[in-house]
Amino acid sequence: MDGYLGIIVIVALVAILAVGGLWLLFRPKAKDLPPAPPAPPEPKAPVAEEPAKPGLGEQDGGTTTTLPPPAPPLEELIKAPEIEVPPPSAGRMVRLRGRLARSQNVLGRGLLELLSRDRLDDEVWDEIEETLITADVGVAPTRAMVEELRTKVKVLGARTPVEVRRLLREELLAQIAPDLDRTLHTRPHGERPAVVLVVGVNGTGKTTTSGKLARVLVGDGGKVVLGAADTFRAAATDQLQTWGDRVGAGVVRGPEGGDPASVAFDAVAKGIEDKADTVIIDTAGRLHTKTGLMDELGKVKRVIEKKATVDEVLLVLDATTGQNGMRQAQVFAEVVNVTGIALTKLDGTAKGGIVISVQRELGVPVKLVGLGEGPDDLAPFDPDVFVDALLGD
Ligand SMILES: Nc1nc2c(ncn2[C@@H]2O[C@H](COP(=O)(O)OP(=O)(O)OP(=O)(O)O)[C@@H](O)[C@H]2O)c(=O)[nH]1
Repeated sequence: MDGYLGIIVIVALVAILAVGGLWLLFRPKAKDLPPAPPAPPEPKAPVAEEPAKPGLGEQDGGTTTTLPPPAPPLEELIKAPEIEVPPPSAGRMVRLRGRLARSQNVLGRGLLELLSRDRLDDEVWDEIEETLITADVGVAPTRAMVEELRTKVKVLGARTPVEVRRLLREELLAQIAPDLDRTLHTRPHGERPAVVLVVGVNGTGKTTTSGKLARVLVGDGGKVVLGAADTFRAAATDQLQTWGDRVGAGVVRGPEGGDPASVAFDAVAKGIEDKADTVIIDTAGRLHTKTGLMDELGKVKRVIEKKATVDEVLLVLDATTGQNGMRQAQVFAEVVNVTGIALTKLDGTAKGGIVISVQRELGVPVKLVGLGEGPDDLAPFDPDVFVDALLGD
């Protein structure tokens, strides 16, 4: 019985080994397995937080993707505009004297030539008068000048070229009134900035002068805020923004067609907040009706005066427009209390005599002169340099 049991156990063992060996031989291979379900995609990190590196590929489901070149850093894209440091204004008119000498030859040199003639008869005096009138000196100042010159020439008798030059220089200077106070009031009052209101007819160079003046003041070490209260013309606002950006002056602007007084108010508020020295306000000053102009500028002024004082009302006048420009200037002078004149485009006209007539007719000094289109071509007016430029060295 025991013998049978041993045989059964051995047979069972052989059978188990045989089945195991067969299984090893015929077991299913890996390639026959069904594919594994795809893994859920990894959530992608936001680009800004994990910028891709140049040239790096990405393994994704067994395929290689080449990434586009990375965007440059944001700071490089939004480059801060370079702030310019304009030159100081002192001696600027001397440097720009050449511009006057070129355009004012007829007036200065013409008068010198006439006065140097041996015989000064009525015909020559008529020519002298005509030269002065043509140069926009104005009728009344011309008469006064001719009268004075006639008397002095009589007293002098024979004239050397040096004497003629001295005589004419004295007379022109007297007409320009060198003793007038031409100080531009741009210094702050304690916590409050000075306010300069720039008025004038469109196209005279008002916006350009506001921008150039900002450069003058920044060049002289001041801090400036510009108010684009010429809301009538969108381009004027953009123009002013560019001027401000170039020298790092803040620009306050309003919506196109918005209320100029509200822009002026905000500009003064910003000037106070930023501790600026000067706030320059470029106004629209449309001359459709005198009452309209009076209302607009009057409101701008009243609103500014809620926060500060208007220290300077600068009337911009285009020197090339002659008597027509003078008439428009008079309307402005009747509407606001003009405290100074900025005479632009003096480089492009032979009519420098307008300096004399405008001061006389408006009773206000020329404080600034525009002598070109360049950003630093606005100079504090210096009567001596002006007359010397007219007469040549
Ligand atoms: N040659 C010369 N050109 C000047 C001078 N001042 C201004 N201009 C030019 O005159 C043109 C008119 O100037 P703007 O400043 O746009 O005139 P605006 O009075 O502000 O005109 P609106 O913005 O319409 O009110 C521009 O081309 C200026 O470059 C100057 O002194 N000399």
